[in-house]
Amino acid sequence: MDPHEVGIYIHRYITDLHRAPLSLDIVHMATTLGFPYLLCLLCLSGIQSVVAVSGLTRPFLPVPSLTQIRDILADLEAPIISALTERTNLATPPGLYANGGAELMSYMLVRENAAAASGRYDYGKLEYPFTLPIIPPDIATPSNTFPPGRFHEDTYTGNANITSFYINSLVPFFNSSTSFFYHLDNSTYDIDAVFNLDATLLALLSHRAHIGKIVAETKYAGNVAEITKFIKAGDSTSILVAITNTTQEAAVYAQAYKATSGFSSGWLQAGALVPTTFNSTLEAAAHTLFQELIAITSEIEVQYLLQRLN
Ligand SMILES: O=C(O)C(=O)C[C@]1(C(=O)O)C=C[C@@H](O)C=C1
Repeated sequence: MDPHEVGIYIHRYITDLHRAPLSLDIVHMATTLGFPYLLCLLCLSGIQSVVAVSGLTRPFLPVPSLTQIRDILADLEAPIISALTERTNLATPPGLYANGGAELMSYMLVRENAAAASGRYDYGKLEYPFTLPIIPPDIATPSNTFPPGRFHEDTYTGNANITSFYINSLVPFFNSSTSFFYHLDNSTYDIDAVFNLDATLLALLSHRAHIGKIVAETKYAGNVAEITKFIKAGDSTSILVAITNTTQEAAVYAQAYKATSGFSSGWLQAGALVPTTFNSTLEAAAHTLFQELIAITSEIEVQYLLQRLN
């Protein structure tokens, strides 16, 4: 066991209060970790109660049914398209996303530090920061084997893929020369407004994509034998095939299209001075976005399952 795994094990040990007989775990840890580490763990157990009151415990989180999760995903489409519509309406200063979006990431770091302090990225929230480390994963122990249907935290986040997709594929759609934040001084750019919407959109995309973890858990619970075989073989291609549902993907595109035309016709019917290409730009951006979002969600599902039996 490498030091990282030991760290994870220690964290798991002191934060999991839903435990079966302690003696069982002690025997297991002694054989797995060796006696020096065991001694260390026993010392740490003294602060278990402190951890408990500080809210670091990891509850048993059963996942909802696939139908319920898909409804949740569907309900997240309108907020995503709404933020996308607002962002498309803001002019982008040239070079704003240079160096892989370094300036945007600095902006987000400040927000994410505040968000982390308020517990936004805690266990089971399905919110993962772009600029901070994520919470340690779960590791099954003899007293908690994580039965199918119970959420299992893994180490994967799709946020690097989301950032890269956002900057390279989505930002080019944000080519409006005028801004819908009206400025009396005739200025065009409002960097804080732009980054604020970027951060909102990125967080929404990330949350939606990481719900893939519970989609994966539900699918695992519904097909334990086959998926376990693929996990044990490390066969990511077969896992991807097992979790893919093209009929559902078509439904997602249709819903996204409906939301997009609703938002764009709202702007047009209101007589807003949108550029003539506004409608088609928004539709193209939404299509690209959902295509990539499904791919990133699927990858999160695959990575989650690959670690499911850890
Ligand atoms: O609904 C599912 O079954 C999912 O896995 C989610 C999702 C999506 O991102 O919307 C991803 C992959 C599937 O091919 C279909 C849809």
